[in-house]
Amino acid sequence: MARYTRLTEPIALITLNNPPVNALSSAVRSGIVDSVSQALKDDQVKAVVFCGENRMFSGGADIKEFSGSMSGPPLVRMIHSIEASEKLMVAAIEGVALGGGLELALGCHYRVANTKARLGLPEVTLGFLPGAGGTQRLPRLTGITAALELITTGRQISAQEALQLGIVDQVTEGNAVQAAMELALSVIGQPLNPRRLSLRPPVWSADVDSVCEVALARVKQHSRGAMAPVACVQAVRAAAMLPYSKGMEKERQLMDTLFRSSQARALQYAFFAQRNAGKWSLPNGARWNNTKARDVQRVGVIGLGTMGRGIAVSLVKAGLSVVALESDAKQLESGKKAVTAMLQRDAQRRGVGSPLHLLTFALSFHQLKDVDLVIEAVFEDMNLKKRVFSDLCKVLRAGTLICTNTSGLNVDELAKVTDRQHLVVGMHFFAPAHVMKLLEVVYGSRSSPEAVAVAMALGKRIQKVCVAVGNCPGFVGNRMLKLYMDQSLYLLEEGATPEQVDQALEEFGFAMGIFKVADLSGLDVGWRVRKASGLIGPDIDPVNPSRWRLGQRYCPLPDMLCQQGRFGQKTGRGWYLYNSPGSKEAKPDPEILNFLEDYRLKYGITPQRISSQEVIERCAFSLANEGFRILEDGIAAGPEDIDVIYLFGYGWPRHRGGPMFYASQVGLSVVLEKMEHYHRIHPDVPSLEPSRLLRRLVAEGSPPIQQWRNHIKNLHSQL
Ligand SMILES: CC/C=C\C=C\CC(=O)SCCNC(=O)CCNC(=O)[C@H](O)C(C)(C)COP(=O)(O)OP(=O)(O)OC[C@H]1O[C@@H](n2cnc3c(N)ncnc32)[C@H](O)[C@@H]1OP(=O)(O)O
Repeated sequence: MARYTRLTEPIALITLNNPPVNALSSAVRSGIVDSVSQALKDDQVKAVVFCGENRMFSGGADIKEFSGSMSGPPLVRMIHSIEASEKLMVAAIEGVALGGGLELALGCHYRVANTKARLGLPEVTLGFLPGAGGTQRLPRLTGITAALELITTGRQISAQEALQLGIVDQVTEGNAVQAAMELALSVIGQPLNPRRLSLRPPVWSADVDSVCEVALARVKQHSRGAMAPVACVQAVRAAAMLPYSKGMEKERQLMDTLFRSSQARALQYAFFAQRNAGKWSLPNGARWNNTKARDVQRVGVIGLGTMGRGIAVSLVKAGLSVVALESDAKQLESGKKAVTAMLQRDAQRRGVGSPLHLLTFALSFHQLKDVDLVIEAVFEDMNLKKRVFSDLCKVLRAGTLICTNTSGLNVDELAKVTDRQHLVVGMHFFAPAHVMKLLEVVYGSRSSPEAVAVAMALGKRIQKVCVAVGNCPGFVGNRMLKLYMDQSLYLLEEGATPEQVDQALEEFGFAMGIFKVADLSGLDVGWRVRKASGLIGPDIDPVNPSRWRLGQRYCPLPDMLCQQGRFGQKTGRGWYLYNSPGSKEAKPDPEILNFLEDYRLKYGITPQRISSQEVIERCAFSLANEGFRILEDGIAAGPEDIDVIYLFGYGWPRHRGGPMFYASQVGLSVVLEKMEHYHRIHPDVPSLEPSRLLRRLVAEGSPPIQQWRNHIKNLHSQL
């Protein structure tokens, strides 16, 4: 786990060996302690160089160990004894030095990095702080301002930036171990005390308080209730005010609180859930590791509206050739302008050459004849998409995949009009598609495992977080969103205001409340979908619209807003008021309050006082309840996939793990009891009825979320 090699020079090499990222597991730490003591005992050894196997220094502490009882040599003590050692210690950083990996390097007396290495203290993203001296040593190297920024954001930096900040002493284009050995040979014998960061005084300066105040205000605004960034500021402040030993005491106290917090558990769960999502599996047994994805080089994108533009940009940025198709010259020209500008801006920002040579704009389907895969991104209309699909089959090669960017239409129905149902999958991008990380890859009943593998691999290549999901209206994300939206609307009918609901959701941690999001997306989008689905039709009285449709409670409020031309930000009025059409600052609108009062009067609804707790329970538990139904139906493979979808596509606060994780934290029996309670009060809302799987899990003793997959398997095997 740590290999000790005695080199011919007076140098010993300690190689961390725990693939794939050389995490500092208990065994690795034991190996390091043993190796260091071996080096200290050997009189011939004057210096020790630390490196990682496979040119990867270390991804930090082993996160898997955090959920168990920690054993082995503590990281803090180990790093302290490395720093205190009378022999020279040098870190040779290649690949990454993250978290405890960088803290280990900071305990060394010198640091050398390869130009391609990346360094950072990402602990804040896992719900705690760099608790192995990172909050005290880093500021002593970089000063308070840079340390605050790095530690509170967890941002990874390049070796070059690390050199500028003084974090590394040397950057090399060549082998970092070789460079570290040469550096060691050149400084052996020089005094080590000036190199021991813990011996440096606090990094106090007259503006420390104001710098920390500014940092605190920034993290409070961005963190939306996350505790770790706030604690990071407090710990770094201690490095400015206190001697090292007292600063370490503060670091330890803060770490103790964070380490045990439910937020840390949620963030660590999210870390692994994100990585597990790539390990997809289909109900027929096909999996990521038994299905080969063939290579894709040329992709056709059909439709250059908002979605098509973002998709084309993502593909080109990843180095794929793209043929972008529109139906008429005017739309093609406007799409071309937009895509070109987006790509040029991005290239400029990143200081790289423009990739425009990868793009071809086309008006004829024939220009798609050589592509490996097509992503159709035309308007969300089944008949239009069907026409496009059958036209495509006339020109595409036999093996070309056809993917549809749809937010919820039936992938099987679309596949049926093609000559290749096995090569049809859904690729549900989220707007703006070049920014949003989530991609739902939707397999239909006939989609082949290879087609799913290709779509998942392509998504990964364009840096999306991909989740494979089954085919049902709305797939996973939008199927759940509908119930969340329904509950928010019912809360308005029952007495809440849009601001009240949004405030409760934002206090919970959402970046934006649901009504602000609706205004941003445009209320007309859902209106069109409801018209197409038959929920709104000529038989509905526009003045006194029915609150009962297709056999259940229906809230006509959004339709009534649309009838007034209130489409949200784009018209300057929606659930909120905006200074002008297109402006972003949402202000409460007294007209809406009057409108809601009139509405309640008209329908004889006595307004109730709605608490924030009720808002969260009805919204979040409804999401989770539908998530359980999705698991029952086999539409998602596990609760982690659902949570990843909500974290990356719907702004669910990461420190709350996702709706399924949240339900597991609150306690499944509490969720069940609340759903039963709300269903009793609102029997006209069938979705409030607790799902079968929720009941079953509670009956089986509320197992931890990691075990739900087994219970779901049992459920399916008995169907
Ligand atoms: C008192 C002091 C107590 C605690 C101190 C803690 C300090 C810390 O060090 S906390 C950990 C800080 N480190 C991180 O947050 C880094 C997390 N990892 C990453 O950012 C990335 O994995 C990466 C290292 C940049 C590599 O990225 P990539 O090449 O894209 O591979 P991945 O798919 O992300 O990871 C591959 C594989 O490794 C597992 N893994 C990664 N890091 C860790 C880790 N630190 N501990 C345990 N496991 C790790 C990851 O889950 C993947 O596993 P698979 O099984 O292959 O999915």
